[in-house]
Amino acid sequence: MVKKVSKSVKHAEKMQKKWQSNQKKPSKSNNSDNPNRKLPGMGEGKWTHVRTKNAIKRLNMYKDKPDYEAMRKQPSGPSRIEPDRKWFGPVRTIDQKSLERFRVEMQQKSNDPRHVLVKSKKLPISLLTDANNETKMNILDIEKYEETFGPKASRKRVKSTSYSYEDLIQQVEENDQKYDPKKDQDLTKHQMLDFKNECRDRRMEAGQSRRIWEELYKVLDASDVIVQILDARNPMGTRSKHVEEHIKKNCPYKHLVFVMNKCDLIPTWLTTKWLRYLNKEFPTIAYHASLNNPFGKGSLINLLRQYDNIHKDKKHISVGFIGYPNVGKSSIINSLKQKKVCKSAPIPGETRVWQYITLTKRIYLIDCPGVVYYHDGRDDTEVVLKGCIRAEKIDDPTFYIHVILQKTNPIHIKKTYGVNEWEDDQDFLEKLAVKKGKLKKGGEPDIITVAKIVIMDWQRGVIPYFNFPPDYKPDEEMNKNKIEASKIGEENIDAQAIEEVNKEIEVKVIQETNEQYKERLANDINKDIKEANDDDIEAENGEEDDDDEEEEIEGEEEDGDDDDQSEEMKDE
Ligand SMILES: Nc1nc2c(ncn2[C@@H]2O[C@H](COP(=O)(O)OP(=O)(O)OP(=O)(O)O)[C@@H](O)[C@H]2O)c(=O)[nH]1
Repeated sequence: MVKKVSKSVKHAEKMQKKWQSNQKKPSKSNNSDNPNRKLPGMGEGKWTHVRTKNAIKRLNMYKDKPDYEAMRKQPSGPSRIEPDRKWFGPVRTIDQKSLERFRVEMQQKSNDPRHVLVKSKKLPISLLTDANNETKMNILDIEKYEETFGPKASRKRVKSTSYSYEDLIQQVEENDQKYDPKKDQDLTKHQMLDFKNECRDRRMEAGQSRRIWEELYKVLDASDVIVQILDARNPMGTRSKHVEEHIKKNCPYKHLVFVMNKCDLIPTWLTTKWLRYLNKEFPTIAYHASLNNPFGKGSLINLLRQYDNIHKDKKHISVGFIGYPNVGKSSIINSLKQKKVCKSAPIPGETRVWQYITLTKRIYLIDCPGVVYYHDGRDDTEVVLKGCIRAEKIDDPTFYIHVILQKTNPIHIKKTYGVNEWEDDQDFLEKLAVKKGKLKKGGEPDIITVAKIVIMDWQRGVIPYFNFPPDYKPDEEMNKNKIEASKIGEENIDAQAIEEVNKEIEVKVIQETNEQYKERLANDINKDIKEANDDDIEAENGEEDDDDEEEEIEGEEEDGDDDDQSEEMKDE
């Protein structure tokens, strides 16, 4: 066998030599096995049927078949291949100190609504998130193994009064005889619920059907940027915490922006206050949707362009417009397009299904039907005042007049309707009906019709009304701004003042380059060293420590991998 093996090795060596000699000296023969042969007139179209150089090489290769038999008989000993990290792809390393620094920076940036982390998929996010914040239920931390699973386990056994099928049936029969429906609390609860459902005014549930919610989630899924439209008169009331939390939790890579529409209906000073307040949470832009004279359009388009810049890898970005019914989603899209592409009307629920509109080649807009969100349980008055339900559909419109009169400054009521004094809401409606000539047969004032008119005026902004930001103290500036508050309307928007605030909050994409990050990191480190040195000098025994630290930092500077990580973190 040893003989046979040596024979095959010799054969292999011989073949290799032959091949090498063939490689060195190109044969001059015109044999069809010679890939380098030159036939007269070759390359001039004469020799079209001859084998190509590659075909000859391939056929020659088949001739030199390996000696499988010999290979099979070769003794094979155990072999060990040294593992190499390169096998597992482009692995980067980062030392603990740099990772910690990076983690802190990441945390700060990602909490800021005006910073966007691009290419986050390239980062090992699980490494960067603080492990301490993730609570894991570990039963063995609470109970010892012996107490949980061992012989001393103190877990309670399930108590059962019947251990056989017959016993069980007997017990059920006994209980059935004892049952008294009058004492059944569950039954009375169910009956109450049924009664409540029967009493419910279905019309008050506009903008909440399953279909509308499905439309909303379709838009949320399809959008890269979500624009939540708020009514400037009541921004907090028309905000949806539910949607904001959903985006934060399930799709943090989507960008949420606020647009405060109808800012022509509130005074300018209040608009700037609201902008400053809302901007702490999300980028906010003040807007007035109008086809001929829009306001805030430039800032909004600018913002969308910046988000588009971040997503250069995508073919286009989709921008979903969501919000309460009647806040002006369709009107904003129309004003951006400068033509009527979406149906808009002074009645809620005009948009019924989502709709795609092309703003530019790279920016698509999606109009979504208005959705009503309940903040703290259902409140029909809020639904009516936020304009989510059409005034003509309200069964008892006089019920809501009391709240309207309470919330509005009497000066505005007098100015709008010419009714100077009233005792209560009933009296107000009667006086208004007489003034407007809305009388029934026999001269009785038609208060229902007049109440519907007042609600409609409230919803359309004819009656001036606004809310203050939660951090605003009315006493300070109320008096100063009282006169201004009475002048509300498109022509009274102080464009310059609002534009200045709008500009303040524009999202700017600042892409920190690798070099810049390196420089910043080096500066930080130098600062740290200096501080440490100063401390040591104070302590008068710090020379050794200094050396240690310097060594450590030198190592850090040599290691450029942490900088590779930083490449991915670009700030906006
Ligand atoms: N004063 C004022 N009215 C506005 C503004 N934007 C929209 N409106 C009015 O608000 C009403 C509702 O506008 P739409 O665009 O239909 O509102 P929507 O959010 O699409 O409503 P749905 O279709 O119910 O979802 C219309 O009468 C608009 O004229 C604004 O900036 N100022």
